Amino acid sequence: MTQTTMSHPEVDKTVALTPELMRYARDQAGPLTAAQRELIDETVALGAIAEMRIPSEQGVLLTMLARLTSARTVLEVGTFTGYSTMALADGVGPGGVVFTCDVTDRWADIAAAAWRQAGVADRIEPLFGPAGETLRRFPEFPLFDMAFVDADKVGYLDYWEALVPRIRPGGLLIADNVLYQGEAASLTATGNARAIREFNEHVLADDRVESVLLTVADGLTLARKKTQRQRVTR
Ligand SMILES: C[S@@+](CC[C@H](N)C(=O)[O-])C[C@H]1O[C@@H](n2cnc3c(N)ncnc32)[C@H](O)[C@@H]1O
Repeated sequence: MTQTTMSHPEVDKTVALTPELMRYARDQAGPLTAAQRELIDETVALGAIAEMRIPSEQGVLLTMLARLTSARTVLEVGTFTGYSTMALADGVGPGGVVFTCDVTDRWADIAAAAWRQAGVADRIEPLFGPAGETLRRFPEFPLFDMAFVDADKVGYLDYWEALVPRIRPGGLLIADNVLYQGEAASLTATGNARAIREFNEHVLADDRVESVLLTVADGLTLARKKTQRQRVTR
C-alpha cells in the first residue's frame, strides 16, 4: 500500500540529538573491541578524511543485520580503512565471506592489519577498481545475502541496478548517507545531494524491494528484496 504523509497527520516522536544524548545512545551499543579502538585511532590519524568511517553504533547495527538475515555472503561498496567491513565480517561469522570494493588500495594496509587483529581477515576479499565494473564481474545471479553501499554518491544508482539482481530474494540492501547531511530533502539539491535524492526516489519506486529510510547517523536505507511470491501476490 502506498501511503503519503501529505494527506494525514503524522506522529513525530523524533528526539533532537544533543551531543550528550548522542554519547548516551552510542554507549548503549556497548564497548569497542581493541581492534575497533585501534582502527579508529589509525583512521583519525589520517586527518579530516577520517569522517568517512561509519560511526561505531552503525557498525553494531551492520553486524546485527548480517546476523538477523543469516548472511553468509556479503558485498560492500566502499572499504576505506575497513571499519564497516570488519563489522560485516563479524556478522557473517566463520565460513562467511565479505567482498569489499574500493576504487583505491590507498588504505588497504591499515584495513588488512585491523582485520587480522580482529581475527576476521580470512572472511574478507578486497577488490580494487571502480565498483560498477567490479560488481558486474559477478554473475547476474542471486549470489549475495546482503549488500552495504557507502561510496561515491553519484554511483549509488548504478550500484543499485548492479546489486538488486545479485541479491537473493529476502536478502537485504543497505545504503548509507541517504540524508546527505539533510541536503537530500531539498527540492533544489545539487551535486551529491541531488544524486542521493534521485537514488531515494528510485528505491521508493522500485517494485523489486520493500524499503525504509532510517534516520540513523546520516540516514540509512534498508531494502529487502521481495520474494517471487510477494511480487506475484501484491
Ligand atoms: C565513505 S568511504 C567508506 C567508509 C567505510 N564504509 C568505513 O566505514 O570506513 C567511501 C569509500 O568509497 C570509495 N570509492 C569512491 N568512489 C568509488 C568507486 N567509484 N568505486 C569504488 N569505491 C569508491 C572511496 O575510495 C572510499 O574509500
